[in-house]
Amino acid sequence: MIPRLDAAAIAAQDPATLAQLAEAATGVGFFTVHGTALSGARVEQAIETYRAFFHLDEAQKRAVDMAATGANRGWGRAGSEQVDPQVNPDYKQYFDCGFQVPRDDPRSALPVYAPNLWPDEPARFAAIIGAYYTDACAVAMDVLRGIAGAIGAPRDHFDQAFDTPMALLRGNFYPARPAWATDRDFGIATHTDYGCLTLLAMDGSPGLEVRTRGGGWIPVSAPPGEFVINFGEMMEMWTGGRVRATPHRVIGTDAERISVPLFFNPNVDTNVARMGSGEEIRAGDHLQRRFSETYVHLKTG
Ligand SMILES: O=C(O)CCC(=O)C(=O)O
Ligand SMILES: [Fe+2]
Repeated sequence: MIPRLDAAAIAAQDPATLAQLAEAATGVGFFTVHGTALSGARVEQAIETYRAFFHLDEAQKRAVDMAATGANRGWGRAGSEQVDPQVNPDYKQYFDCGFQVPRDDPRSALPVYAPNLWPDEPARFAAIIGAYYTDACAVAMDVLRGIAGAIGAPRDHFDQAFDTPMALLRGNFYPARPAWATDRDFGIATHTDYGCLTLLAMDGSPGLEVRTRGGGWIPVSAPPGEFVINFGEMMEMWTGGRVRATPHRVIGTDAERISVPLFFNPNVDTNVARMGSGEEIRAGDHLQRRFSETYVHLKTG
């Protein structure tokens, strides 16, 4: 149901692999990829680094609480994001970091390129997570080049739109599902991702569920070193609905779980309206609108 693809075959533009990629992108909207430049050991290191941070006392995490800022860099406490307005805010905690534009670049004033907030502890957090961010962006770009091939576009079709990406790396921390949780409480409620492509690493434990076209839910998981890939709203708009942004959720289990999505969003000024439509949807506007709908501290309406 969810295709399992080899990164080397994608890079080599293997026709059978590109066909599977195209089918996944336009069908279920999810696939997994293995054999990338990011090893299982690197993913485990990132997961354990996030785990050490989330296990700190609340008071320590508060020093990097994004709620004290007008942006989304740093720690998000439980209940600080509501991805589905029909249900309660999610019970997960998370930590977000993003692309750093040079300080003399006027775009550095935009919230979508806000400076990162790094905790002092655990040791080497910024170095480990920062390096993971850089390498994950390269892996995501390689997959996008494969997708360009799969939809019949030149391999470098997406490159220019991602030279200053509004890419956001998140560590999601799901504690055991709380005893007080009702059917309106989720680790992360049903949502579609906002951007183009999500490169999701996880610790191999179950939790993620993907909605099928028929309305059912299928579990998806991958061990460290294998990534779950899905597409977001901007990609769906850009391709006129050919590539699907598929809804997904985590209800949660009685075990703690960590996942690490890289939301690979394009440059702020990318036009993500359907190609050739003559319309304009600025990627930065779409992303900022979705942020202000879902982060409780940024909610405007
Ligand atoms: O934890 C997961 O597996 C999925 C997380 C997710 O969907 C998200 O952060 O957007
Ligand atoms: Fe998601």
